[in-house]
Amino acid sequence: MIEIKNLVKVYTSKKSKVIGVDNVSLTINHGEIFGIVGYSGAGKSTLLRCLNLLERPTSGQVLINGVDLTSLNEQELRKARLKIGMIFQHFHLVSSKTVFENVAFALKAAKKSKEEIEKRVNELLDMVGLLDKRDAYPSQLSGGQKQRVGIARALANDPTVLLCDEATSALDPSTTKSILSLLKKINRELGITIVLITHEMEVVKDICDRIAVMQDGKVIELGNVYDIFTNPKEPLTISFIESVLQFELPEHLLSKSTGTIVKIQFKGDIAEEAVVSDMLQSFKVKGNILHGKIEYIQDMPLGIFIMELTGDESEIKRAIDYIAQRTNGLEVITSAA
Ligand SMILES: Nc1ncnc2c1ncn2[C@@H]1O[C@H](COP(=O)(O)OP(=O)(O)OP(=O)(O)O)[C@@H](O)[C@H]1O
Repeated sequence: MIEIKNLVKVYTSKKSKVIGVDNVSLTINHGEIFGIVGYSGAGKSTLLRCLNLLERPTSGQVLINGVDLTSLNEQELRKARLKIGMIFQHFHLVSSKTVFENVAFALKAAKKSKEEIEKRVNELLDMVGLLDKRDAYPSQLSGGQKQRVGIARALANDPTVLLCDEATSALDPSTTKSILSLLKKINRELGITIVLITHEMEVVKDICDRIAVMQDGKVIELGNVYDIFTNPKEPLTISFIESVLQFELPEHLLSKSTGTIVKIQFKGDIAEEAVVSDMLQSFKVKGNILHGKIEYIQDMPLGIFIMELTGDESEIKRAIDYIAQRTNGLEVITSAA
């Protein structure tokens, strides 16, 4: 478990004082995948780097499995850091060393024997699917392969926590997917707690259990990913969610419409019920689906549909009331009345 208590990080120079993290308290549970989201400058990197004291907090505490890192001396901290792996956006591999040597480096730091290193590096490269690239140099690898080496290196000393600093931001969408599924596998099979920072909601949607949204150094919203996606509260969170669940209707469709356009949200089991066809059978209205999709978040469905309803005004109103009662949200975008 990671406990962050009243964490503050202020960068002070002769001319200015910048608050990177502004009094953040969070608990990240053992074995979860926790995402920290926010725009550039929100304080995500600073907060992440405080978790292994790459940045020393100005005040506050970071406890990992009950041990307060801020109270450790240099030697104790070095030892504690071996149990906190980290991967980076730009991989940070040593270009003059082979894949094997890059991973072995982390084990040498932990003073492992040559035999142990040989065995462990092979195990790790097998796990990340790169045994055949053992003797290659970083320049001979794709971005995704480089990140796999980064992951193998981060896991070398059996960490309990893996910190991911925009780990997929430099990768294309399909490579991102494969790295995210590797991280998910590591989390599920090895029970490692993963903390990742990202500005991409797609990443969060795919693998996180819970997220914190940051703005101006503060956590402004915190919760389970499904709850945040289905019921975001803060304007910034709403705009992040919209970036994934985009439903911009072309202007000509809106201006041409003679009916009432509604946006309907279905959560959980309701997404699989025949609410719309029941409504069309029960009321004298016509329904024309203009847009719609069902996303799966944490394996639970979230459906969003935009429909145009035409017919008698009072029937439309009754149909809308009916849908509103049976679903999780209904918004009238334009009304014919
Ligand atoms: N070493 C530093 N010296 C001075 N100010 C810093 C330093 N590092 C970060 N900051 C400032 O702290 C604030 C938070 O920055 P941080 O890098 O943590 O944000 P972020 O959300 O990770 O953004 P990005 O994704 O762009 O890195 C910003 O105002 C930034 O300018």
